[in-house]
Amino acid sequence: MSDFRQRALDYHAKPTPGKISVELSTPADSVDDLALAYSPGVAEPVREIAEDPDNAYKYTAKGNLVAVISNGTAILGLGNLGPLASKPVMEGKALLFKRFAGIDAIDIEVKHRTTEEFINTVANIADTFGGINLEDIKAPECFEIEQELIKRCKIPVFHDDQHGTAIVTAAGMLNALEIQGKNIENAKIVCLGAGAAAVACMELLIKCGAQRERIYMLDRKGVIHTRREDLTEHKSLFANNTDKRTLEDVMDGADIFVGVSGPDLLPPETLALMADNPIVFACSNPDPEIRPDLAHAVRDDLIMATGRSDYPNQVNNVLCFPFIFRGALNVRASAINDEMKVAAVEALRAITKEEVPAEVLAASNSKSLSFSKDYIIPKPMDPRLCERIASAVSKAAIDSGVAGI
Ligand SMILES: O=C([O-])CC(=O)C(=O)O
Ligand SMILES: [Mg+2]
Repeated sequence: MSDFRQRALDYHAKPTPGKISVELSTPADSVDDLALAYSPGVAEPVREIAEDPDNAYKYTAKGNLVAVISNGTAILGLGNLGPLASKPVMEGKALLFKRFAGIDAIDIEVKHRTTEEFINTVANIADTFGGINLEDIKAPECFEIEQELIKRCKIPVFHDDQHGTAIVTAAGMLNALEIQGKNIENAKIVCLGAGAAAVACMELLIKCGAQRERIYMLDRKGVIHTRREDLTEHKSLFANNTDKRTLEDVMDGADIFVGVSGPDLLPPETLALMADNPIVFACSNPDPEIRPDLAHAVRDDLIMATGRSDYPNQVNNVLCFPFIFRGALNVRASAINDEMKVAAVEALRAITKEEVPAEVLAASNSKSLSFSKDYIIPKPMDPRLCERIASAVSKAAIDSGVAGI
């Protein structure tokens, strides 16, 4: 067994199995403590909440509690491995919520037959939480699931793989374009993958100025074009009126490659076909569409990002979901809307251009980091992220009328 594989398994097995636990936030030592915490004292907040549901924010953990919910149908770039196998990832998201934003998060893995059954399960437990982070749910069901839950729940529901990934991608992409001296309006964009992250990333890039006609999206069958008859509703939004059919056809002269598909799907010869000063975001996790060392060997003029923390430029939704929820929970927002997403993009972009604190340099084993080809997006352990993104998101929630306090 490789050393890294064993270390990863040991990390999850020891000192106790898993990565999260529950801690008490009040004293529970004396008989008096127990009388307050439980019977008879607990009856008092029960009555208060029965009278006014908003009191749940005052007397329970609800307001700082997020559910990370998956059915395991699209676990990272690994595929449909079922709900239980997704548990380490969902516990991992809970770890990141707590570590980076002080949010208590609990993972919930749902076994279900129909999409409706999944939606009902989540809708029926939603009031327990201050927010719901949907994770690793495959397309196209994820679109209906998110839309329906947004309608049915009074708390923010956010499909991280769509919008978290899109927000970080847009921030990194706009910064990378600035460094490469290109503008998004003229960029020829190739998106390998047509799932949740692909659709959301391209829609957000379009909101930021990209031209829909200049986007070529590919699924397992090749380029999504107007003469295909097998397209789902979401794929057909990206059907391009083109006679190009393969990845090679569309990579010829492309400025941007976004990979949200699977490991090693971008051959180096195909990367070589891109325009001068290209931008390659190979974001499949854990293994990117092309390894950075291979990509750099083919092109010395590129900006390269992956979803991993062991290479420069980690374009991963961890840079978004803890902080956007922090901002939403702080003002008890009823939703996470486009205004809040754009505020997160702008905050991420701005932080990248500022001087990096010494503690971030130490934590990332770097002597220096400044806005450049190898630093287009902040590091996840940057303590400025929480405060800056959360306050920008809270302000956007207030300005757009979805804040509850
Ligand atoms: O977990 C990660 O590293 C990013 C993510 O959401 C995914 O790949 O599905
Ligand atoms: Mg995910």
